[in-house]
Amino acid sequence: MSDTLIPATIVTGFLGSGKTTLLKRVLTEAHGQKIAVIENEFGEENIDNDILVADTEEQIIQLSNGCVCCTIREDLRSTLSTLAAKKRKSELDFDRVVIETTGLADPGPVAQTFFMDDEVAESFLLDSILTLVDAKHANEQLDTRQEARRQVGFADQIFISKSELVEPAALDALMHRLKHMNPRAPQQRVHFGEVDLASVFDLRGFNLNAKLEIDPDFLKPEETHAHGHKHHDHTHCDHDHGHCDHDHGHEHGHNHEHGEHCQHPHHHHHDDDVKSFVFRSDKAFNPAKLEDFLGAIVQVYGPKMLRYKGVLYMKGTDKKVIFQGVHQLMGSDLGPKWLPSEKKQSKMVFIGIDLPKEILLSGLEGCLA
Ligand SMILES: Nc1nc2c(ncn2[C@@H]2O[C@H](COP(=O)(O)OP(=O)(O)OP(=O)(O)O)[C@@H](O)[C@H]2O)c(=O)[nH]1
Repeated sequence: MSDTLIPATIVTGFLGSGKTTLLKRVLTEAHGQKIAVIENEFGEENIDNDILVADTEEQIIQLSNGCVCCTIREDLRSTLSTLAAKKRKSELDFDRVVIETTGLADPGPVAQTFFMDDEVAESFLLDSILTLVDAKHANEQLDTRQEARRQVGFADQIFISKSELVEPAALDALMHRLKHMNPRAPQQRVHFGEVDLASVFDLRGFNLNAKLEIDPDFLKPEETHAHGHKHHDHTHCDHDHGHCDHDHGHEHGHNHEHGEHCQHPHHHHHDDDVKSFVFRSDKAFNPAKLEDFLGAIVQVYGPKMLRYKGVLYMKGTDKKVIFQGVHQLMGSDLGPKWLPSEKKQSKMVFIGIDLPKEILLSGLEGCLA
């Protein structure tokens, strides 16, 4: 079924991080693929709901906007359904959609459009969220802008631009910082948007899959780079989670690792409000308890839960249970059977804003059979 869905990719990243550069590059390289681009430029005047199709090989769609958080969803929704309708009627021909968000946007509402709206969900499949991070300016942006932190939290894949402008040690420290914010997203350097298409499209970052690769070292205590401060501390609560109360959301996929770095003596401590943690257990979950617990948790913390995902060992089935969510929206599915050679265990990762890690971890413990 999903073969008939049009894949969509969201490209996000703070102002000047290289989104357009990457996209241009991809558009020129994507031979054989017709890509519809939806540009969501902040502050742009042109309010034409009706799509403006440029006269090039790719169709470029300019989407107007206002407050991104509040209005884009409607604009995007109608743009996407118009696109799908035109494709159905063979008035427009394209294979996939790329949405470039403004650098100031929270990608949450954009991604949620793909789940919340039936018409959109019937035609499109959110493939992944790609986040560009400017190596030169990221630290400051992450320190001062919550949108920048959220963009990292939502990423399925992180591309680091301008890495040639910084020292290797600084790049390393940045990668480390990003990884603590989002351990699931692989990080890759890009030089002026030069990337292999395979690392941009069909990542299936949002699909349920039975893999959840997280660096085992990620869980290790942080002595190696501590100077007294802890990295994950959840003691502060004053960062709010959101201007508009719509939420933002999604989930996804894979994570790989970068074997390269492990100890960062030069590491510096950021008290990022976007943080992640992992739950692991070799004991099976009691499905009813888990459902109740998670249901309650998302009621309370949903707005702060950017993305969460897990491969679960569940009592009563010999299959893996794959679960994931985006803010309040949560879903699960049966995956493949556990192999006899495989160790049955649950792994879950939570990425969010000031999430109450201890409450979540002990609550999950309480759901074990
Ligand atoms: N040195 C260096 N500059 C880069 C790299 N990638 C992009 N740039 C430059 O960074 C500037 C911003 O790039 P854009 O692609 O316009 O960034 P953007 O994210 O689309 O910017 P906004 O639309 O303002 O959010 C441009 O001058 C690019 O040429 C890189 O890898 N290295």
